[in-house]
Amino acid sequence: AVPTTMPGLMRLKGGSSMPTWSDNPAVIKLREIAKNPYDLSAKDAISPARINMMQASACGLKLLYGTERVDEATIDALANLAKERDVFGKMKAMMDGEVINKIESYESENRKVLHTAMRDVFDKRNEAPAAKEASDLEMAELSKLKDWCNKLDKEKTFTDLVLIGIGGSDLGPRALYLALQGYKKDNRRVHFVSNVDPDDAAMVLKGIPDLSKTLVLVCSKSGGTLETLTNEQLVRDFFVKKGLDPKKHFACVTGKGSPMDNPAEYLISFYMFDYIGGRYSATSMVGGPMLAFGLGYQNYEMILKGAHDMDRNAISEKDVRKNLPLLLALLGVWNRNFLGHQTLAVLPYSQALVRFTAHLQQLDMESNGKHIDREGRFVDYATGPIIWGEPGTNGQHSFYQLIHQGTDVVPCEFVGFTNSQFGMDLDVKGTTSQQKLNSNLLAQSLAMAQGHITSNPNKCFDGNRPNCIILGKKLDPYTLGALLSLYEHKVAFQGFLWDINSFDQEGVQLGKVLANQFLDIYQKVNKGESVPATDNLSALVQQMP
Ligand SMILES: O=P(O)(O)OC[C@H]1O[C@](O)(CO)[C@@H](O)[C@@H]1O
Repeated sequence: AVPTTMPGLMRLKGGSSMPTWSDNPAVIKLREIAKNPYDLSAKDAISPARINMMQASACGLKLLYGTERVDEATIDALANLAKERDVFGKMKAMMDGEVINKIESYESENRKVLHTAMRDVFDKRNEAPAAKEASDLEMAELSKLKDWCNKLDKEKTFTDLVLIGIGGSDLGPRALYLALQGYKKDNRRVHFVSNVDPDDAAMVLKGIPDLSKTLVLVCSKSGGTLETLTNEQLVRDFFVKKGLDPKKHFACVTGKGSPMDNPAEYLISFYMFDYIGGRYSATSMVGGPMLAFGLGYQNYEMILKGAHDMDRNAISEKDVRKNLPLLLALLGVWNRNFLGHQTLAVLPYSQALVRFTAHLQQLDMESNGKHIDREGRFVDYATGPIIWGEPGTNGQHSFYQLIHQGTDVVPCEFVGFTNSQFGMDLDVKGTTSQQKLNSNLLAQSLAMAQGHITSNPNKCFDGNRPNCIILGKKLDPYTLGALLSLYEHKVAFQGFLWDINSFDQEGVQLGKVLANQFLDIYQKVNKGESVPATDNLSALVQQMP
């Protein structure tokens, strides 16, 4: 349990427009229900009627939640919680471009949060002035991108692209690119360099077939991230050593006015804006140029369309039983705050989603790993869970033992598709590989929920291990866009429920400051100056073998 007052810290402020968590009638009701939650392991607890009823669909995705520890009364109470915490008011404020990335009365980013405007470029656009201005700006970037793609297609000068970026400038775009290999353009390859470990860049550069046909896309919203700037220099140096002019190969994506906003240094510069958070930037120009290069502009547009349609579901569908992101968010809050589970495994039964959970780790944990509310008060309830996972069935042969019989309960979200992406499948012993994959997904979900009791304790499965399943027909660009947006809004809704600011990331700053202090010490060492171990930092540096 999270302590009411964090050790060594004081409650800083009082007086909030939002009732405190424990005072919310829905919280009181949910705590009561949680004393005796729905028993999935009871005989006939999971019936065909329950499976049919506990599902919701939107944008080609279906959410099955009959294997969560909820009944209709629980869902009603969760719906009340959503109302009491005003999640739709907050979502509208976000999509309309109100300044919601802030902590009241304290120094904070004070920004709008408008990633939804990046894909609000189709019909029925949001006419709120800030949202409209943002989507107009993005339409200009998209038209620049489309022209650039046409030019690249015509000239056929480049076959490979190296994306240099880290965090939000790498994880989401990389996860999407890897997820759509069945839609890759012929004779195009994308490579990624993110870690400041020099072996990362070295390995990628070694694998490039023809450097003279290679574009480098440097991607950094701030234009000041140590890892990205260092890797850019390293790769520029490599081009120069191979007799190539970096100006003919390097393009960039950055924030307007950032230190990297220097068009003379690049073939072309694309822009993102301060109201696009890194982890929400996959559908801005952070993802656009790389995805359009590797998959084609039309496929990138389909990703945007899927994401946009899910945005509409999140804001327009007021029935929680039909609003996929809100339903997923509420089930997560039920597991986290009322059943007390600390982690969440996201388990895609799709090899294409191999980096999707890694993207969700940043999206969810950087957004909701917060210990104060929007008014600067330390919270006395749990916020974001620890996110982890690997594609099935590989995970089954690794960590599922703990999920089934360990002493901690790990709620799971399974993701699966009826059809494979490449359509290269074979009937072996009467079933296809895809059916074998999906049989495993369904089996795991049911085994976790209902369990199996025998007289041999070693072979006992308690059951009541909550999980849900997200299903689609096929992982195509539209469906992937919808899935991305589903999770973005799940995270935002949870932040709204907890009344925290899901859009800043102050928690990563302290480590960055200390790393720079260590770099000062390394500089002295490199200059041959002595570094006596008179402080912790120098003492630690001297421990390096
Ligand atoms: O795009 P940038 O400015 O290089 O930042 C990269 C990443 O660094 C972070 O600020 C965290 O270190 C992320 O939020 C962000 O996605």
